[in-house]
Amino acid sequence: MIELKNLQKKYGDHVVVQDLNLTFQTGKITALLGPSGCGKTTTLCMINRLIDPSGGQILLQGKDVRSLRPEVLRRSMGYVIQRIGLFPHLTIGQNVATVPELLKQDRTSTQQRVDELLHLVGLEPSLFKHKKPAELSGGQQQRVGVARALAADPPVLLMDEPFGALDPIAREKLQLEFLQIQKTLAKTIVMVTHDIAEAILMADHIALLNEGRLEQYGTPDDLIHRPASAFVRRFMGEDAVLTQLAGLVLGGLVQPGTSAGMPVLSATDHARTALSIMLRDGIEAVAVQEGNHILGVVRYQDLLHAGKARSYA
Ligand SMILES: Nc1ncnc2c1ncn2[C@@H]1O[C@H](COP(=O)(O)OP(=O)(O)OP(=O)(O)O)[C@@H](O)[C@H]1O
Repeated sequence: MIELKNLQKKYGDHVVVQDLNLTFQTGKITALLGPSGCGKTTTLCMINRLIDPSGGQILLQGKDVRSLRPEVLRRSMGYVIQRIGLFPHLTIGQNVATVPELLKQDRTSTQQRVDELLHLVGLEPSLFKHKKPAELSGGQQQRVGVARALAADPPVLLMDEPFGALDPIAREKLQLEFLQIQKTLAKTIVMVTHDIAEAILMADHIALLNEGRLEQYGTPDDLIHRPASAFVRRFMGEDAVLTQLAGLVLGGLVQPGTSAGMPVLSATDHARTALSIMLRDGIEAVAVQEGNHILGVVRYQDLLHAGKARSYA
């Protein structure tokens, strides 16, 4: 069990994590979810002491992580990051073996462990062990990253957007495979994601952060059906709207209006694309054109209504 107690991080006057109290349950997956810049990665990195907190405490099985020797802490916690961080000049086998060799296990048992781990993540050792990272696809490299994090058999895995660099199909495949692996390993997993669908699919519990504060901690079902605040309702709801907008194009939603200064999309572009741009850039509307002719605008509210109208149809 990992407990965060009144955890805080400041950079100068900028409080990026505020008085965070959270418990990550043993053997379960908890997703740290929230918009860009809300403090997810900072929180994760404070758990393994890559970042020092400005205040509060982190307890691992009741012990303050600051009292643990760095090598003990590292052995207890595997770490998987989006950009994988494989050593390019080492083979896949050597990459996975990095941790056991650091921990001075003997060569035969290290080799057995490497084969076991590559099997576990779906990479046939005889085919992959001697390759270099550059010879593997993004998804295969990500699997190696997971294998390496599991090498010392740590009870805890910290994962920062672990599937973020993959295309949607490869991502979903690896998410589902990872859930299968987790069924047998039952690690305590803390996973950073900004992808609501990923959090809903993978997490036993979600901690939704907003500007460094905890908005809600609960099961995915709690957050969707019993949102604790307007922010949670909106954040979780936007993805539902995205789902409901599937298949709609902007040409059918366009309204009259002035379009000066707005990003211009085509009448055949998807409504989901427009919503993603509005959410990403924090804007309320986009202009829609056909050929060289501006047809009008599509507003955020229009998209929400279109999504809702569809869900009730
Ligand atoms: N070393 C630093 N110095 C100053 N400010 C920082 C530093 N690292 C992070 N921040 C700020 O802290 C805030 C939280 O950053 P963090 O990386 O934890 O967010 P996040 O939720 O993981 O975002 P994203 O989903 O975009 O990765 C941001 O406003 C960021 O600009």
